[in-house]
Amino acid sequence: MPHTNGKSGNNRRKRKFDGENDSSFKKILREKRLMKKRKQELKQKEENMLDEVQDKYQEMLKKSSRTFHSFEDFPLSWKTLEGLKENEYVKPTEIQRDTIAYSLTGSDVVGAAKTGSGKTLALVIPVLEALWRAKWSPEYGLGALVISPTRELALQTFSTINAVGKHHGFSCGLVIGGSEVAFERNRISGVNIIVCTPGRLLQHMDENEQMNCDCLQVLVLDEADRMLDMGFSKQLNSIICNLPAERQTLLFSATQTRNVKDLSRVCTN
Ligand SMILES: Nc1ncnc2c1ncn2[C@@H]1O[C@H](COP(=O)(O)OP(=O)(O)OP(=O)(O)O)[C@@H](O)[C@H]1O
Repeated sequence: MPHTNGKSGNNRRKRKFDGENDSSFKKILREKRLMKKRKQELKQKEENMLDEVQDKYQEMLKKSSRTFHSFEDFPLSWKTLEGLKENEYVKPTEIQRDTIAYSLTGSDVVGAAKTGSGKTLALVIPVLEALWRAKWSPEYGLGALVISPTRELALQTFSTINAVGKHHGFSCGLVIGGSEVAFERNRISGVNIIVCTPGRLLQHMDENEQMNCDCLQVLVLDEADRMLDMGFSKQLNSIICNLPAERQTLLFSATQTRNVKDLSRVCTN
């Protein structure tokens, strides 16, 4: 049955455009057109920047890490640079200087980093840049996984991603023991970056059909030696088996024990 508003066809009142209505209608249309144009220009600008940044990668690799005195010396997206500036991060620490150049190009990196050396940013920056390079959209789902030994460390990384990655618009979720599994279960499918502890992540992988890692771009293992000392070896192996082989892996560890070397052999190329 056709939709009717209760008026017969002939009596239907036509909308009248007087001079004033007409010009405000035109104004709305003009603004809409302008907005569309601006959006297209921004998209094009972003594409050009992406090309420019990637063109500089090869040049970057030829330089010694000592020449990177400021984060602006790295080819980074304006979104990350702005986030760093707003959080007053200007000069990279040694671990940041030594690893970022490699991790930016998509290579696997095994970094030896003592506590307090600044490794949080050394892992956050490449994660944000990898998703930016892949033009990751919030609806693409999980793009990066950061596994930490403790809730406190996971929380610290989560906060840094949110602070430095503010302009990227990726969604970030914390999946740690001690919080409600049901709450995490319902939200997990829409998250772009998950920061987690190994036990809770594996629980979701085993029990939650919404947990989908098929498109994962980057895996980060933070404080790998500590995770192994805490007895997470089996869980880490099971998690790695559930991830796509085609991905980037960043592994940070304060010590390079035999077990850490074995783990890095399993998860890096
Ligand atoms: N480039 C930087 N410029 C200034 N401060 C920085 C920089 N990088 C990190 N920091 C600060 O240094 C402190 C230690 O950094 P971070 O927590 O990343 O170290 P970490 O190696 O992860 O240590 P932990 O294992 O204790 O967490 C933090 O307060 C952080 O904000």
